[in-house]
Amino acid sequence: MLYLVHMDVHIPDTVPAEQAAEIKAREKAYSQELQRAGVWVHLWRVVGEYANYSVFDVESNDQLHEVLSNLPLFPFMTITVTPLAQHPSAIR
Ligand SMILES: O=C(O)C[C@H]1C=CC(=O)O1
Repeated sequence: MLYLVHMDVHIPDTVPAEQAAEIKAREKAYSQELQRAGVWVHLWRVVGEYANYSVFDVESNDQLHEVLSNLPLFPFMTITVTPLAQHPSAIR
């Protein structure tokens, strides 16, 4: 099952810079592990924003929820999920 996910990140100024850097490093490692596993299929930066559009390939809503809620930046994100279905005119 494919899902388009929009992640908007806001780390408050009250989080010390060192702690923010550590969370971002863990986020990077976790996201790259999921990309290597074929779960996080696309990861694109939104131009001019601390946000991304991603495509996830997972077995269920529950698996997607687990993956997203384990993101180190999860407490600092507003996430929007759009389930994707096959388009009848798509050739791939
Ligand atoms: O930078 C972001 O968009 C947030 C998040 C997604 C992957 C990652 O490494 O950080």
